[in-house]
Amino acid sequence: MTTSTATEPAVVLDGITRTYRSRSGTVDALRGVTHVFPAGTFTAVMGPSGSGKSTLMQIAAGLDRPDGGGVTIAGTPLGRLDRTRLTKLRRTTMGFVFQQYNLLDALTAFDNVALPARLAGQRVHRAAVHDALDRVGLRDLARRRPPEMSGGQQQRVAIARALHTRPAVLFADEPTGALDRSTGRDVLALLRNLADGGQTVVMVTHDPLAASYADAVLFLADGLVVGQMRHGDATQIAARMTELER
Ligand SMILES: Nc1ncnc2c1ncn2[C@@H]1O[C@H](COP(=O)(O)OP(=O)(O)OP(=O)(O)O)[C@@H](O)[C@H]1O
Repeated sequence: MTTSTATEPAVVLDGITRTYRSRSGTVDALRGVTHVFPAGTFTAVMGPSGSGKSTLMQIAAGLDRPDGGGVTIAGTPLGRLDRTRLTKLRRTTMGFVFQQYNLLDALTAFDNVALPARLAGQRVHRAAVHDALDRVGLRDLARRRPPEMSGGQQQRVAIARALHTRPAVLFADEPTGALDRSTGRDVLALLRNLADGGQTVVMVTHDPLAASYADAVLFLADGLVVGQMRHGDATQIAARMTELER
């Protein structure tokens, strides 16, 4: 069991800096980001295009290394891990959900959920797969293949796949970006529900309505945290975004 305890933050970002260097020059994508994501909370990360959201997500998830500062996930500092141990930690403590569901059409929902664990050489417990499908409300669709499902159902399978290993934190990058509004709302309600049940969710989004499902919104601009809003509604969040985009 890798779920963090109630007292231990799920993710700690401590003074994160990241500079991209290329032939065309350098970009300071993150210029000193410090933030604690408490366990069992749902946080939306917002900010204008180029503000550093994707970079933050990649670094928080150990997919990229910061130039300065450190990331701690469920009590483990990532900076001290070599690549193999980092990959292992990522598989066991983090789940990922993207805009495109990245499911395999030839496999049933059950096998899509089980696949990452199988690829990692782990023993797959049927009950755990069914439990993950149950948590996203797809208990009865375990034998369906993605082409026989709606976009919202496919995204639920992707969320079940991310939850299967009972990760300490679920990272979601525009999870409703490819869904219509009403289906998107179902997926957001599901993420809300998971957080209410103790799962930590970190979601990057451009959509103020999506962000309004979170407990808190973290606003980035120009590589820095420029504010937070707790329990904001979509109108308040949109107004803050308009200010930042000016
Ligand atoms: N691989 C890279 N090489 C060089 N610069 C990069 C690279 N990736 C991102 N950047 C730059 O770093 C800054 C932050 O980018 P990032 O993708 O994190 O922003 P974002 O807030 O996710 O943007 P968007 O909302 O448009 O997806 C931008 O100025 C971007 O151009």
